[in-house]
Amino acid sequence: MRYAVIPAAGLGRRFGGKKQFFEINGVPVIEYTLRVFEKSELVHGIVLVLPAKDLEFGEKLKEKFKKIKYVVPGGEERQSSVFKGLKAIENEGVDEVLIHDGVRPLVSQSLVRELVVALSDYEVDGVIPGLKPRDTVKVVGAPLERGDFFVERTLDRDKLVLVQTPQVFMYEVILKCHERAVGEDFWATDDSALLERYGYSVVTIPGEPFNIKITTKEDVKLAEFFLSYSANSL
Ligand SMILES: Nc1ccn([C@@H]2O[C@H](COP(=O)(O)OP(=O)(O)OP(=O)(O)O)[C@@H](O)[C@H]2O)c(=O)n1
Ligand SMILES: C[C@](O)(CO)[C@H](O)COP(=O)(O)O
Repeated sequence: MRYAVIPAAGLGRRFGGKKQFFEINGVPVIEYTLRVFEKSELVHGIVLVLPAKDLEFGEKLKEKFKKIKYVVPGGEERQSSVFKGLKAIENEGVDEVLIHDGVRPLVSQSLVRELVVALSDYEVDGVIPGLKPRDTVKVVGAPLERGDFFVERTLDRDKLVLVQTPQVFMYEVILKCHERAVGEDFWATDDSALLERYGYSVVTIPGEPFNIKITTKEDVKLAEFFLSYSANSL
């Protein structure tokens, strides 16, 4: 059995508000995201993680998205929200879990499928989507007064990947990694970093350029444009 855990409990500080509820063409961002997992025959249940104050909204979403089995309150950090989502399905007999940012509404059915297939083909513990950087990437030093930086060095971009979600994992492995990370007070910006830390295998496959994370207000314009060409807007 395969579940999707959708962390959507952030406060959207860089956006200026809870962007998961921001409406694009009259539909909240989180609904575009949920549509993809609701429609996917590869997903058997969904755990939606929301800010504690918005659980009622989550309960209403259950009427529209029948695969939502749990709506749980998030934590302070993305990582703690995901952990709470994972814990909610501890007794569901889940084998694999897709973890996907609620604010990436442009994820495609084909990416979900490719991740799931790769997890089984490679027989690894996790598979994540990533894009090769197209630009040159620099390491910078201390910030200057105006927010600019001195450049320190250039990275070998052939060894770099810009990582997206969904990330798919063997459920028992990712749950164990989250438990260990909490115990060690180790915090990461994505879930696969926990597998790397504890020596589990992770493979990256090509992500999708349109699969953007809505982080700031500028991203809404991009999302509007991409959604007008996407199956998610149907
Ligand atoms: N405590 C948190 C923080 C983030 N997220 C979720 O993780 C995803 C990616 O996080 P991000 O883009 O950083 O969202 P915010 O935390 O809301 O934004 P910011 O960092 O600007 O406050 C989002 O779907 C967000 O809702 C979460 O579930 N719980
Ligand atoms: C998980 C993630 O989307 C992968 O790129 C990203 O790390 C989330 O980062 P954020 O700082 O929570 O926006």
